[in-house]
Amino acid sequence: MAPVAAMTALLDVRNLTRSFGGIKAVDSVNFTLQQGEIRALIGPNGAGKTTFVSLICGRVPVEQGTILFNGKDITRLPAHKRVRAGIAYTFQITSIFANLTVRENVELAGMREGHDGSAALAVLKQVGLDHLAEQKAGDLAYGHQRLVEIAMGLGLHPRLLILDEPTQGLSEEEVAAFIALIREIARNTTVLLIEHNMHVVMELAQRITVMQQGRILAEGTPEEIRNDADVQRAYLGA
Ligand SMILES: Nc1ncnc2c1ncn2[C@@H]1O[C@H](COP(=O)(O)OP(=O)(O)OP(=O)(O)O)[C@@H](O)[C@H]1O
Repeated sequence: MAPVAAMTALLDVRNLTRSFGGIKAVDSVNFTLQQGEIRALIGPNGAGKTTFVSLICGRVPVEQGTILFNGKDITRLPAHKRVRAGIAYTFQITSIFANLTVRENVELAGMREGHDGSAALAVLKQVGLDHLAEQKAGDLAYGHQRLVEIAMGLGLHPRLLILDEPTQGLSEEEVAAFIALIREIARNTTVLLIEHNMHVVMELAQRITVMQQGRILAEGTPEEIRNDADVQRAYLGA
């Protein structure tokens, strides 16, 4: 039988470490994402999830370890160059300009990275906000503002979209729409999702990575993670 060609991982993180004072927020983490995956990153508060994705997108400098994106070493690359390489990150805390329109926010996010902004409307259509394009972003309901953030990330046409607690504060209906949206996005984009809502995690993720105290406690399919005794102790039972 012919050997199957080894797939180059989209993201390959080796031995990644970052401390704050005496605390190892991320401690010797190895992590691989394949192209086209939807991966959920879960774990208790303070586990290191936000620090981990901040290292990947360049908001926090790496102390030790390497990050390969699409086979290229990006460990020391500044954040804006990582965006250009195809990594988009939407923040936990709302990052939109309240006085600009929805369309202007998406255009601005794209322009900062050298896009012309012409795709803004298409992206807004994808997230279901095209009818609100000319509204002031600050006047939108909270759930819609979260969608604007996702549109701002998508406007960068990333290969990897990182979402940090995107469903926080959304209504049940909005969460259902979000799940459908991510499935749609994942047809062309790899998605890494920090998420506390276990329903969303189990619905969306092909694989789940569980962090605890800066380390990876477990990794597997939703079923494997659901049945993992360590995970139940550390997280699900809590
Ligand atoms: N800028 C910082 N300065 C000092 N300590 C920090 C900083 N950022 C994170 N930490 C610490 O690193 C650890 C990991 O925090 P992090 O925010 O990455 O966890 P998390 O898993 O994202 O938590 P949550 O689910 O609450 O967002 C915590 O102990 C936190 O207090």
